[in-house]
Amino acid sequence: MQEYLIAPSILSADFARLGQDVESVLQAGADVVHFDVMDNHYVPNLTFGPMICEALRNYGISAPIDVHLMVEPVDTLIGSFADAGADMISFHPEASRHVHRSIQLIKDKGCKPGLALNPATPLSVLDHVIESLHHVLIMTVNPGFGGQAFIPEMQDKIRQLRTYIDEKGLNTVIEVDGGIKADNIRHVADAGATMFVAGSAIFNQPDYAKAIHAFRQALAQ
Ligand SMILES: O=C(CO)[C@@H](O)[C@H](O)COP(=O)(O)O
Repeated sequence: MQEYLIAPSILSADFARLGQDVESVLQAGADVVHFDVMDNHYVPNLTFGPMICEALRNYGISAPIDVHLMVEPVDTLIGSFADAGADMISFHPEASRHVHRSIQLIKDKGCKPGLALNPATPLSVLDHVIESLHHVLIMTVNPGFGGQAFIPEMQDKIRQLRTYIDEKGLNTVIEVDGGIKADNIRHVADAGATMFVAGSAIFNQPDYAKAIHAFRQALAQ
């Protein structure tokens, strides 16, 4: 049976009580903590850095932490996030001068590398590097903010990526991020994604367990 991972984006969490909020969402059934790093340069918003990642680890969060770097440059932050407790690290190819080198840096630090593709970034950026990647993060909104609507054209992009990965005989994880809700997650899974980032659809709900259960129910159909 297909394993699906639910990764709440802490961009929509309560920053004033972040440790407790992350603990609650994991107790509610989430698999992975999605950690959105924004620098007000690569994207027009500013969030948090490796100190907050380390603070979550020190608080006792043991679930995998999936760091999504929306920063430029990339390489200077890879080591800090790996040391702070990241398990997965993705970055945008436009933000690295040497994509293969950045991937290698992530691997050298013992983390799982991913490339994050904006809606307008073609899948061809994966040529020559896909074999080195653990995951591809398909942005289904433009990066920078939570609470945006899923861009419908991304459905076909995910489908094309599934074909590309399968034809190469790889098991690269397809992660999707942006506008994921209980009423579209099944379609996105049908297109080929297996890891789902969701911020507002989980953290903006009064009952996290109910929100995650709705995702799992939709995925089980
Ligand atoms: O990386 C981003 C935005 O840049 C995402 O992780 C969003 O935070 C997802 O939020 P929702 O669309 O699920 O509210």
